[in-house]
Amino acid sequence: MTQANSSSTSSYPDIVAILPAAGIGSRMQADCPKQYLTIGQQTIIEYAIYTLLSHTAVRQVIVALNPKDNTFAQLAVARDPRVSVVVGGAERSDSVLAGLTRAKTLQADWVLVHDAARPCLNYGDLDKLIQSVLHVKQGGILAMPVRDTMKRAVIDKAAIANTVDRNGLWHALTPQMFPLELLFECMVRAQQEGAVLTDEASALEYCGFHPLLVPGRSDNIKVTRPEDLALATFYLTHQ
Ligand SMILES: Nc1ccn([C@@H]2O[C@H](COP(=O)(O)OP(=O)(O)OP(=O)(O)O)[C@@H](O)[C@H]2O)c(=O)n1
Ligand SMILES: C[C@](O)(CO)[C@H](O)COP(=O)(O)O
Repeated sequence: MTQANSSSTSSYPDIVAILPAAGIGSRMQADCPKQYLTIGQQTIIEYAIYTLLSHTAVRQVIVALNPKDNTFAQLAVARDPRVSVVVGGAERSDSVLAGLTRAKTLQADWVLVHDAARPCLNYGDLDKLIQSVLHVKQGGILAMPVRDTMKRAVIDKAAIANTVDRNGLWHALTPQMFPLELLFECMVRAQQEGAVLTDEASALEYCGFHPLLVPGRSDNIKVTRPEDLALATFYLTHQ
């Protein structure tokens, strides 16, 4: 397993961002994939991309699209020379792996994965993640400590089985940032061995690493259900 070399000759890391955007947004129940819903003058995906590109350490954004996507190419952001596209896969992890395969050809040191469905990413949080993780070989993620009492349900019933101790429980957010080669190797091994990967840190954990938890803002929501659009709109118009 490649031990990442987090040292970088430049003062800033050389980062390529991967934006998994090949989902169909079924839970959103919208008439288009949720990443193309508009808030003000931009689509959700454009907010995510422009925030990533606003950081000088992010060299390029690789967008993993659904094979049937004919919307992205119509957006102005698609013509930005720092943006390229790959074909995503059946699962989010397949889409991320497609992006990683492209990123390897760019020979970047670091890769940062951010959901296209998270338009409210704050620049300060992005910079905090980059600055924090730059010195941690096993990478790290933006995350938020759990605030509510957590319950585990009785299997297949809307009834409480037990209360889960919330101490030490965090919501995983994105971006998630790792040494490129390390993330690629961990994701390939985890997938080959049948691990379920709902985020990139899961692959590192599967391979025995302990990525850093970087406290992030609670307004970095993933637009998932219909009611999330109004909340994202509020956050984006009140930043
Ligand atoms: N095969 C997939 C599935 C999801 N994603 C992306 O991963 C991010 C987070 O996934 P999620 O919120 O689950 O999006 P969807 O899969 O589109 O939503 P749903 O599960 O409601 O269909 C989104 O930006 C989505 O486009 C992806 O690139 N490839
Ligand atoms: C990556 C993620 O946003 C971290 O919380 C989450 O795992 C994505 O899950 P989804 O089911 O693909 O939305």
